[in-house]
Amino acid sequence: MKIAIMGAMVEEITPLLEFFEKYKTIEFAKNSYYTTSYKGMDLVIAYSKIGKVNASLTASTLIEKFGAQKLLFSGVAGALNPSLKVGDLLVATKLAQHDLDITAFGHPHGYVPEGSVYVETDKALTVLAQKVASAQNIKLLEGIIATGDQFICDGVKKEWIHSTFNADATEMEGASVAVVCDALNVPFCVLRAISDAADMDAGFSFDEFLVSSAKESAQFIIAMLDEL
Ligand SMILES: Nc1ncnc2c(CN3C[C@H](CSc4cnccn4)[C@@H](O)C3)c[nH]c12
Repeated sequence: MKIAIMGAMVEEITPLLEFFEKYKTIEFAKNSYYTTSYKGMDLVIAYSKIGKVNASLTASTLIEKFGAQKLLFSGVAGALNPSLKVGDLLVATKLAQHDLDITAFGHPHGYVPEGSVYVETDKALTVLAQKVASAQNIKLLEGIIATGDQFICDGVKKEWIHSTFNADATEMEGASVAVVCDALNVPFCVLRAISDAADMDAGFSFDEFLVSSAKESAQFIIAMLDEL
């Protein structure tokens, strides 16, 4: 079984590379892919760089070039749900693109013809994540993620995304990964640890908690590998 583990920023995969210690590096399409093995599984790890386009390229490459049969995304996110605090873990049940807008033609936000507003994640991986959370006595929220090519640091935008998509968190890559994995029939999950509240203080909070929250997410992903 070949498993891809993906992040967007180098800080989101550094805890993984440190854990696996030995890995090969393959350069492709202006990105680095790290291959290793773990408990009989082949792993390929990469960070896409920020944003939906970069995430789409990396997810596609992980599957089409490296043959990933499952894809686990690990990273951080901004909270939209007021019950989510810095360090809390969220596993996405479905994801939408909050900045996809052809409402001029009567379509809902996040929708384009022949598509859907939401892409659902793999239910078996969500169940597995909850099994790991229970075993480790970790609170893991299942929720909706809204993705867009914007760092959200404004209460008005935050509330619009929250209410329009009933989203619990926002980030800049997950829905792209969802579209790619769904189209290529690869089971995937998106796990995010909260780094900020997507409000006027988001930039400061993000800078303070990126590393610690990224580590929380990465450690949880490693625990999921033990159950795969
Ligand atoms: N409030 C928020 N809104 C949108 N996305 C997020 C995230 C998740 N990631 C972090 C990073 C922010 S941009 C970036 C650019 N330069 C340096 C660091 N981050 C981008 O990959 C999305 C955490 N909080 C978010």
